[in-house]
Amino acid sequence: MLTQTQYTALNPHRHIWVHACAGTGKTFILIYRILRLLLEGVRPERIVALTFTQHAGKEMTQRLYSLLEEIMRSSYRCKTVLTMCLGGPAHPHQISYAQKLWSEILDTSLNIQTLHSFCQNILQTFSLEAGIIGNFKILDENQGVSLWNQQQEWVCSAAYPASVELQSALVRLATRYTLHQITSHLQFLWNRSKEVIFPTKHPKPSELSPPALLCPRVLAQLTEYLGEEYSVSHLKGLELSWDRPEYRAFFLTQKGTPRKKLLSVKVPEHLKQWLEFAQHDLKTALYQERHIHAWQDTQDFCHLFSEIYSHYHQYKVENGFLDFSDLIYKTIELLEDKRHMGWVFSQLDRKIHHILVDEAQDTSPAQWKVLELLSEVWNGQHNKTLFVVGDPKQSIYGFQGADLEQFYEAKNFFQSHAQYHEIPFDLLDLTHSFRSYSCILNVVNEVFQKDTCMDFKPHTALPYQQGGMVELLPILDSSVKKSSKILLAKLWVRRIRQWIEKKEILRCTGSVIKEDDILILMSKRCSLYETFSQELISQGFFVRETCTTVLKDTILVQDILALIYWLLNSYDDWSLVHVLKSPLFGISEKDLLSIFSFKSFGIKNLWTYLRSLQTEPWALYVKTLEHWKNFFFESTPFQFMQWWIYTPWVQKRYGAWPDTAQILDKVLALLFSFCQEQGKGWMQWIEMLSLVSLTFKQKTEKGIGVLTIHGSKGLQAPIVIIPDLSMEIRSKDYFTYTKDGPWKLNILQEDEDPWNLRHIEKQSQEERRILYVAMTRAQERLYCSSLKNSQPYQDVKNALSKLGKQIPWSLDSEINVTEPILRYEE
Ligand SMILES: Nc1ncnc2c1ncn2[C@@H]1O[C@H](COP(=O)(O)OP(=O)(O)OP(=O)(O)O)[C@@H](O)[C@H]1O
Repeated sequence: MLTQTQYTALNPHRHIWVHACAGTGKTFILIYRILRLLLEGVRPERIVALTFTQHAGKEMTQRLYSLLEEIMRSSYRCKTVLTMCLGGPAHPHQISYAQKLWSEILDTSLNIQTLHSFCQNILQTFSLEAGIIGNFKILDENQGVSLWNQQQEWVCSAAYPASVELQSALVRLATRYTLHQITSHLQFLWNRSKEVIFPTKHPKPSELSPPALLCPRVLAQLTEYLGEEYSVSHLKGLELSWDRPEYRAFFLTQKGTPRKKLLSVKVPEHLKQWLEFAQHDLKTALYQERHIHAWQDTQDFCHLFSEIYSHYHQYKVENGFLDFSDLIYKTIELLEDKRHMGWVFSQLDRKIHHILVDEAQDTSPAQWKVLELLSEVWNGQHNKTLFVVGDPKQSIYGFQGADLEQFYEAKNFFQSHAQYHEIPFDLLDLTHSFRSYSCILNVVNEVFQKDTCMDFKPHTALPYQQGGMVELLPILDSSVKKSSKILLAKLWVRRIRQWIEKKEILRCTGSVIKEDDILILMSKRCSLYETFSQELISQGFFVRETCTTVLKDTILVQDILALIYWLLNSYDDWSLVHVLKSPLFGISEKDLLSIFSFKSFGIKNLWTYLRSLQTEPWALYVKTLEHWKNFFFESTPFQFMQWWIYTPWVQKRYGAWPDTAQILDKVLALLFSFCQEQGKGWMQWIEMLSLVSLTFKQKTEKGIGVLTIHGSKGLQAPIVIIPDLSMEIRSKDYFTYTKDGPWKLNILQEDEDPWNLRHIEKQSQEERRILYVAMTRAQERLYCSSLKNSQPYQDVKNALSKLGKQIPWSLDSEINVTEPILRYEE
């Protein structure tokens, strides 16, 4: 059943903007809206669904395909899905049309893609108008970074003697920064190079006015007053120049902050004031000095950056490459170019009728610009719709350029655009969670409802999901033998063991607690993360682990490649032998030898010989291979692979293999992005796969998940443990920038600097959202603890003090705690 708001979100005649809380079915309704559009007769190729990652795109495609497949296979399922989707019983013609959609989509293919792939398609179609070569190649993220590093190395070594200015900039930077700092700052500039305007010349700060030496008369009076002995040991530095460490040490602490008390003995007021003046003068001079250094560093970094960037750019142009940000920015240029606007817009207008955007909170300003320009294309036509779904509370990718302010600005833009053209536009809020039980949602409501920056609306649980539990442990006293991290890990692992041994039943799964039901979430991969993983493994638990593997080296990919080689060329005996020996057919060496005598019968190749065999199992194998061959030539690479992977034959033979699902997922994701480039076939794909050392994180699916909160996005588990609520993700960016006025580089790190303050404020808001994502992964039970006191710890504690009750500490007699456990359950 859909909720009323979910149903409204499917209306195919309205622009819809959905703010959806965690677990309220964002992806679910997006898929149902596509179905609804298809049922309305919209051609699949006129629908564009944009996702944030390739993984999300592939996931969405698969969910839609399986829904359509279910509809095709079962009339009962077809009727229920259609009734839900249309809000009433479907007409017989709608039912028969729906049952044909699966094969229809296989033929035409849907545009579910990332915004980058989408822009790539536009640029390929209008390469002439965009002023780029038609067969441009894409520099993916890794290739982009390695090209940037190459050019940087070139500029810093081979090229720099050519320019004295550049050489001096490098020398100056090398005296003040480590190589790692220089490289990472330059890379930061490169990442931001399209959005930030780097002024070539920053206004030079005024010359330094050094503070005058402390007046000798004052010094003499001080010495006289304090006595020779005290003065020699305490006032020595004051005779020196202001830039000497001894002088500075008198006025400043080791951290460089002004000393609150300059002398340990009382002196007459006028002498005290003289010293305070001198301290103030020194502080001003140091501030000026820092500005001058910062100015010089900014100049030097920008100089070095622009030199590397011009080499990088030249290389891309000469070799026909576009990097990921080029795809977005070149599309913006194309859509804004008045010379071709009429033609480009008329073509796009014909092609795109409905745009759906998922995870909109993670969209960057430039990506929004593309979407805004596309809506201009439609120029207020009522049969075109935009559907955007996002959760501002889950915007946690600021470090990748996502900008929440832009999310709200985009909403206002589309709303006023719709109003202007008198197009129906609905702003919807989804607050009914299909995931979490009421206790968890009540605590989430308590913790976040006062967060003005969160735009928070109270979450509601479904009637059948009342109950659940939230628990908070008091902060452990680490004065005991072991460090608190180890204590915490041991404590939680012991509790997990008890839950499993006691065979406690979970309501949401209806069965006893298993390792797979548990997620342990941390803000980042840190020592606590390692401590937990090690403790779990040492206690004999399975941990969902990740390791890096080269995709093309996996046996499964080798088997797939052999099959494709053979499908492309039936006379390729070696590939056919590989396929026959693989788990797909599992033929032994001995059996192979027996058929390999075919040449003695005057038959030229193995495939012709196999087809002449009438006996089993050969006849069945030939039939299967022929079936694959037929589909292979009828479909696109992505269609074929997606079909082949899910054939019962393949599932049965590889299903039980470890990591099969991840490897096949990765292969599909690669094909998915690859197939966005029109006109590319199997050979190019095979070439790409064998050339590039694509690695992937191999995960073991079974066991307790120890994950970063970013890595847990979109996931859920019956039991979630957040062992350290005092999470801190804040990093002190050396460069900050502002959008107020022109973008510019701010290299100064003064705490009182408004840019810096704003940056810190943004980061602390992101920390709140990370906490939100973590808490809302839980379905039935949420457990929290903390290594130290912090705002999130206090917030959860206040919520539980209000809603729950106190339970005396009984978990470990060795650990000293002064406060009880707080527990809320219904
Ligand atoms: N109307 C519905 N009827 C039944 N199940 C639903 C409905 N809406 C959503 N769900 C289920 O609720 C769960 C959460 O849905 P989904 O993953 O789409 O949520 P989400 O909002 O995308 O989550 P997140 O915020 O974590 O990304 C899924 O198992 C989904 O199938």
